[in-house]
Amino acid sequence: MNTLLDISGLRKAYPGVVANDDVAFDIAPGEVHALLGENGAGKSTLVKMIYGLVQPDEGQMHLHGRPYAPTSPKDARAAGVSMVFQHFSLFEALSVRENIALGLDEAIAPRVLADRIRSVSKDYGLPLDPDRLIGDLSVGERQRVEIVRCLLQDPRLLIMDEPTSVLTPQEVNILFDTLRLLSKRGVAILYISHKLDEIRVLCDRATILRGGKVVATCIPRDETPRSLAEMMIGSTLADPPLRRAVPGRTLLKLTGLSLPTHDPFGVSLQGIDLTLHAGEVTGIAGVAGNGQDELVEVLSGEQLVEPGMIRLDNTPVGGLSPNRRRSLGLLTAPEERLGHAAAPDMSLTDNTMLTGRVRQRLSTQGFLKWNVASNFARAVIKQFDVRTPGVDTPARALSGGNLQKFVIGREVMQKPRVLVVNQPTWGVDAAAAASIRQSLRDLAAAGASVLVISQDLDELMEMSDQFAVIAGGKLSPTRPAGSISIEEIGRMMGGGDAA
Ligand SMILES: Nc1ncnc2c1ncn2[C@@H]1O[C@H](COP(=O)(O)OP(=O)(O)OP(=O)(O)O)[C@@H](O)[C@H]1O
Repeated sequence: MNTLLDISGLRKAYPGVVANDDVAFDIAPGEVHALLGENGAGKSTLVKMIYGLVQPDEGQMHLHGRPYAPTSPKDARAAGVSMVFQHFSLFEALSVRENIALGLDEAIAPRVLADRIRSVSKDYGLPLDPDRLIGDLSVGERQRVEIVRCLLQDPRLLIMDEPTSVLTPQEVNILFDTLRLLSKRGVAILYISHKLDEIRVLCDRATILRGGKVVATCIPRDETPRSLAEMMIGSTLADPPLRRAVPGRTLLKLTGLSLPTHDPFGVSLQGIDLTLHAGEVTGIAGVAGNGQDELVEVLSGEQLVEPGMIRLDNTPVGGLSPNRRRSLGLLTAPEERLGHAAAPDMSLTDNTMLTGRVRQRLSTQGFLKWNVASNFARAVIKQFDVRTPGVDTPARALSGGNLQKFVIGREVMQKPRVLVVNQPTWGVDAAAAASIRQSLRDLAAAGASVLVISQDLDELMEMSDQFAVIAGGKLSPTRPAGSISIEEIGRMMGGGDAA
């Protein structure tokens, strides 16, 4: 077989963890190759070495048969390797063209660049206007900016890290068409995703990592999602039944909840009505950037509104601080794990102080009780199977999925009466995602009310008792689960019509 990239004996160790151990695999031109593995298996570390962000301790890479050892992403791009990250680094106040210009390694005259953007985006079926401001674009369109930026450099290998987690079902189809076209033209694609169904539809081969080692290579089309997941975890999967409870009394009520935004690219919340009951999971679907972050901020108390717009057990809480709300039992886990949900440079113990201080009694008379905090952190790690050397590890050293498990576990274990979670399983592997969903359902079954905001429609369909769609800062009326199809929700999300 004709080989584009060939890797052998690659090793990378961090303090206390061997992230990649004797990793070998290869990719052919035009091949769509999946990289699979549970959280912390070493996928990001491997692609970071291929993209020149991290240097291996041992091992070799060959590109087109020649030794390849990039010491920076610029090196990698010059050799024909590009990467689209999960989180985009775009400036909202600049245009598409200006953003792309900033990311290119060579200077191109503005008009020439605009023409090239138009022609690449037309050629690959990724509609994009070079003059529009990033702040006015949907998340799917922003991703196109990143992809077009890569394509302008004519890559031979395109690395994509969880590209579909921010897209509507319709946008996923557009992206897959583009990736298939690229593959037909000989561009190889290295594709990281936890969505096993998508991998079976899209990818020619898969390399599976476990504990930093390659444990299997397979043709995903010949496997089932379950057999793929079992290869990842190295044992058979049990099917925990999801417990459903009968909805109880009203715990949280939003009435005419409105908040004008002062951010030119923010979304104003407009007259949101919503009732959450004890024992119930409520799902909110929506394309990112339609008011989800604003809603979470208003519910957490980072943004205050008129007291009566939010009632917890009939007590007006719209004007209360985050800590007051926490003490009453209204807890939130925001989407952005590094920086918002967790402080990157602080240890896991320190991070329990961020949200657990009040309910876990981690301080008395102004003194912080570190031993209680580290016991709590240890309990979260154990119950939520967070893979980390220990409670003193800084949050930024955890793999994305493991930090997510920690952040959700930290809130669930505080026994909230109402828990609001934004994208609870983003970046979390299939087995861990199932256990996070189960823990949220268990919380509801024990009498709490859980509000799940997510772009993953399958997740919402699986978990929710009732759900609604947020679009343009307005929330649709809630509908019982089972009364609406995924296609219908997808259209409501994409069309901006939430009524
Ligand atoms: N900068 C770092 N410092 C210390 N440890 C790290 C660092 N980066 C990664 N690790 C550790 O290396 C291991 C592999 O992490 P990596 O991010 O490659 O996993 P992953 O498969 O991409 O996981 P996920 O699916 O959760 O993103 C993990 O145990 C992680 O904690």
